[in-house]
Amino acid sequence: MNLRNLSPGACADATPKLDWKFVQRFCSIQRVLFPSWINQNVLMFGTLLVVTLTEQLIIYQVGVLPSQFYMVLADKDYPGFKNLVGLAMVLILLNSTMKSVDQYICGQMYVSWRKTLTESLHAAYFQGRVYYTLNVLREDIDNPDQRISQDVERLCKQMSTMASRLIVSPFTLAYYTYHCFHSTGWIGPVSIFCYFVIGTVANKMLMGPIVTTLFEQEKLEGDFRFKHMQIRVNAESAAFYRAGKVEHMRTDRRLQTLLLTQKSLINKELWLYIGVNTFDYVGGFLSYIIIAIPIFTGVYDGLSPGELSALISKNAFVCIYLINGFTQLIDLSTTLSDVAGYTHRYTRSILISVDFDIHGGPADTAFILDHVSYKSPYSDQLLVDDLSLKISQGTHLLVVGNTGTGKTSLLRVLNRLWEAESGFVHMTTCFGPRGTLFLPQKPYMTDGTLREQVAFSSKISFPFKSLDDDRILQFLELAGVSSLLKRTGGLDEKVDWNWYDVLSPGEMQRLSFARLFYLQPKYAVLDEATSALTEEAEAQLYRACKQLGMTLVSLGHRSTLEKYHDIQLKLCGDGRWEVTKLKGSGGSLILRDPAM
Ligand SMILES: Nc1ncnc2c1ncn2[C@@H]1O[C@H](COP(=O)(O)OP(=O)(O)OP(=O)(O)O)[C@@H](O)[C@H]1O
Repeated sequence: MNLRNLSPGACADATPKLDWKFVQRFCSIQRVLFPSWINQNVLMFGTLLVVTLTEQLIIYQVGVLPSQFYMVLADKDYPGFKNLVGLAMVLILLNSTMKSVDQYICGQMYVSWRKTLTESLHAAYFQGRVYYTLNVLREDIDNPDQRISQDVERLCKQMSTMASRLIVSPFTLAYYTYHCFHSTGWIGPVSIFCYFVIGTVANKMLMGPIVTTLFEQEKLEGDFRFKHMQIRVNAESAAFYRAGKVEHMRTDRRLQTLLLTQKSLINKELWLYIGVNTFDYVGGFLSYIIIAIPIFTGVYDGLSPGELSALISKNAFVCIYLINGFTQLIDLSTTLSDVAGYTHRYTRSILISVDFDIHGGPADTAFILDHVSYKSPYSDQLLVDDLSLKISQGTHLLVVGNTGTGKTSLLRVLNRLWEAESGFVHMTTCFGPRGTLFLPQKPYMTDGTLREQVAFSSKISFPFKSLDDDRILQFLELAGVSSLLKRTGGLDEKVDWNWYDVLSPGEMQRLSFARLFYLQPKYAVLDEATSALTEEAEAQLYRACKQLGMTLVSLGHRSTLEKYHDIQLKLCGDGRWEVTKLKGSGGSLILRDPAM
């Protein structure tokens, strides 16, 4: 797998700001949400636009009601008053219905956006081995799990709360600017607009530090949750070490760091809230100054007191609503700062990977290593230098060497989890049942039924119930774990336990062999796959593998493993290695061995 776009600078999350990068990332999110013109999300957005516009029309009618009440009350017009009360009731009912529909659509949009964004991230995360690279090799992208599960959720929530206010503001602003101009002349809209510009600049300044701190806080949230997850996953080992006290201290320390950042965020938000609230109240006050100008300059001198109060009430509504339109945009800045923080954590573009190809090669070969050198990440020391060999059918290979000499790393290089420093690694078979299968050092259990554990493969296949029952039962028996059937209550009984918690390491290794027998690959790569089992059990499992026609590549420390293999590759550390034939073997797989 070649990971493109994964250079450490690609993420550039160091200081997330409300800047051009934010705009670019925000736009890329919108492209995911609205990939075409005819799409469920576009449809919802369109419906929301219609609903909010209708809502605004009704709000306008409700807003001018007081001025009409002034008129009918000043004229003591009883029938007019009765009609007005009836109209008011209908408008209020319509208004509340529209508002509820608006909230309902926002809720639906939130779910739909979350689905789209999360699924798009999942598609990238599970492509090739990106999830491995991000979790194990990349240090600059913290807590990918939290970004996918929690940050996307919050981003969608905040965007959906912004949506209905933002979507309608161009229309309301244009409409009320026109009305304001009509009743106060140019002074009204211009002063309101200047006021908005000042407010925006002030808020932009106050929001800057918030985006950075929110990003930091989300990272620390992830670290804190990860610590708890670590304890949950390793509860038993921790209990054996009586690790409660130490872990308590460490977990509290993470909490403290998180809370300190949270406090600093709240402190910074205080200034933003002061700005936003001041803007709100001064805005309400400004409307009266604007209305006062035409009154004091004598524009409305010819009106009766009743007409004048009706006019003041209507003008006040128009001005206040226009100011309110701008104020809402400023208010959105608090939400926008959150959106910016979460947007910077949505970094799908860097999650692109390319799967590696299967190269053509001799039909009886699984891997060809051509002058391969490799080292571990973050280290300059080569683990293996200039290794050339071929892994062919029927020649069983044993890889030995001291702890940390790079045995498992060889498998990582073969599996293309790590790239070799130099040389070429050709995988000439496919991965899976008819090709090569890896049994990692730590057995891999998925969630699901016993059948799903045994029949697990990298391909998505749907339950092949009953068809395979006999084979599965036979291989569970052969691997020595048929007792699991009793515990689960059957092959297809749903279990609510975590397989890692309830199986012993030996049982997990046996179950992995049951899977191997079931899938029957041509080549089985076993990384200390029998380390938790007795030598008799090991012998039985190895014999079964050979009877099923598998060629074995084993890693291990036990000398008892030698008798099942033909060739031994010994890693000696500092890049050195040697290949020897094991007693009684007729295998040949060495292309070039400088040690011989
Ligand atoms: N994800 C990683 N990041 C950085 N270094 C790593 C990583 N995984 C392994 N290493 C380092 O690479 C070196 C080789 O590790 P490897 O797992 O191949 O050892 P090994 O020979 O299989 O050891 P053992 O016999 O204990 O299984 C070790 O020094 C290890 O610390």
